[in-house]
Amino acid sequence: MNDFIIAPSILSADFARLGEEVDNVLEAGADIIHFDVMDNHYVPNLTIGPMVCKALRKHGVTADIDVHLMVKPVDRMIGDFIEAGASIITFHPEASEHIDRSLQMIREGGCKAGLVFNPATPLHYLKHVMDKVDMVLLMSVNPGFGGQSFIPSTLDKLREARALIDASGYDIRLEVDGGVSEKNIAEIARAGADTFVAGSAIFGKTDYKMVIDAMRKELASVR
Ligand SMILES: O=C(CO)[C@@H](O)[C@H](O)COP(=O)(O)O
Repeated sequence: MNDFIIAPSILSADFARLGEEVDNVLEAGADIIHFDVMDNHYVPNLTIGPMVCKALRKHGVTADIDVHLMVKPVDRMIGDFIEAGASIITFHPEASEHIDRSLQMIREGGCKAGLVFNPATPLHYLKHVMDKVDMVLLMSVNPGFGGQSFIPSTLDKLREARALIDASGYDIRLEVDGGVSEKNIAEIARAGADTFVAGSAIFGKTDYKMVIDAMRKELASVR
């Protein structure tokens, strides 16, 4: 994997041509695919489930699929997504009754596990599970919809999360999601993120390669 990972969110893709959209964005230089699962209960929107993940694998997608569960409860969906071919599964701590158990279920299923923090959710949920987490995802918008503006206080939270991760000594990726574009990606990377979800900034343009190249150019100025 690259040091910096670009993860297009297919929430902003054309769902009528999803396989083709995923092929195109990977060909344009994306590293992994970000897959948003919303249940109209934990978040006010309804999207896609394990059948679509399975269909992407059947279509021939071999890149990592980074499944962000915005569902409550989470545990049943974990098994279904492991079976459907997910590579990484992240969930919101406040949506699980037993955070440690949910993380273990994900790893035991052969996937990487992560916790997701909404803008107002404190990072203290991490304290006792650092050894069971492969990814920390900070939402830089309130979850539910693409196309929202980046919440600036996320930069301080990223610095806080980066310090916790570095102090832990574990190999944990720090992902950010919401309002990320080629205009702010360098500043976000400087605050400590290494994995960048971008939906509308990529799928809202016709030339995906141009946007991803522009993001990489910005990131090259950081490290
Ligand atoms: O999970 C979510 C929103 O809940 C995100 O993954 C969005 O899909 C990001 O979209 P942009 O803000 O990049 O348009």
